[in-house]
Amino acid sequence: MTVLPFVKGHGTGNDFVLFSDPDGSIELDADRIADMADRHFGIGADGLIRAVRSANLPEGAEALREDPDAEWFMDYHNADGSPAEMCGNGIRVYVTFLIDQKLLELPVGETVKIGTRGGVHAVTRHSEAYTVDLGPFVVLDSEATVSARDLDVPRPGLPVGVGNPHVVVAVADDDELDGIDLAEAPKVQPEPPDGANVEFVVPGDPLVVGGVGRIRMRVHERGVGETLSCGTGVAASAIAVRHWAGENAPDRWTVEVPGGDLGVEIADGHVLLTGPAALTYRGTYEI
Ligand SMILES: N[C@@H](CCC[C@H](N)C(=O)O)C(=O)O
Repeated sequence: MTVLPFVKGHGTGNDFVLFSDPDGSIELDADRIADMADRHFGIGADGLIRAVRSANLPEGAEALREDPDAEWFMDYHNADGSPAEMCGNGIRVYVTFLIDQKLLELPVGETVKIGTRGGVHAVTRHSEAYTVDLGPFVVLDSEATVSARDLDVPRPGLPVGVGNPHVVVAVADDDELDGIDLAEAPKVQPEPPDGANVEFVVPGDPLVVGGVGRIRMRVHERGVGETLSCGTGVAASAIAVRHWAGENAPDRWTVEVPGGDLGVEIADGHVLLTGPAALTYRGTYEI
C-alpha cells in the first residue's frame, strides 16, 4: 500500500487535489483519479493536479522545448479522470502549492513559467492574487447551437479556444441564467470533436462601468459537471462578450461566477486572467 500525502486547494471555489511527484513515478489511471475526486466515496474535487518536473514526462519534454524555463509541469485531470490541456484556476493553486511544498521560490512581483498540455504559461505572483497569461485565443467562425435543461429553446453558442475548448452562450437576464439546470450536460450541435466546456453568460447592464466590462457566468465543465468557477471559461466568456459588443468594447473585464469574481484583460492578442488561490486542507490517501 502506498500512502500519498495530498493538499486541497481552490480558486474561487473551483477545487483541486494536489500532490507532488517530482520524478513522475506515481501511476494513477483514470478510474483511480475519478475515485479520488468523488465527493462521496473519495476526497472530492473538480480536478486533480500532479506536480511533476517537466523533464520527467513526455508532455513535459515538449513544454521544455517550447521554453527551457518551464521546470514544473501541471499534470491536470478532470474529476472523471480525463486529462485536460489547461486549467486557469488550477494553475494559480498549483503555483501556491509549489511554493508551499518548497519546490519553488516566487517572491511577490515575480513570474514563473509552468508547462501544461496546452503549452507553457507565465504566472505572476501579486500580494493577494496571481495573473496567468493564457496566451493567444481563437474565436471560431462556425456557429454552434446549445440546448440545456430548463432553457426554453436552443441558443446560438460561440466556440472559443483558450488552450482548451469552450462554447459561450448569452442568455437574456439573471433569472434565465439562474433557471438553467446544469445537473445535466448541455448539448452542443454540431458536437465538438473533443467535447467542450459550456459557459452561460449575462452581459452586465450597463455593460461597462469605469472602463471595465461586467459579466455574470455559470459553467458546465467538460469532464466534471457544474462548477463554482472555471478560469479558462471566464476568459472565454470575456472574449465572447467583447466579440459581440464590437469595436468599442473594453479590454478589461470582471466576471462574476458563483465562487467569486475574476479579472480578465486582453492585451497584445493574449488573454490574461487574475484571481486568488488558497490551500485549505492536508491529508493522506491510501493507494
Ligand atoms: N476549471 C478549469 C478548467 C479545467 C479543464 C476543463 N474541465 C476541460 O476539460 O477543458 C479552469 O479553471 O480553467
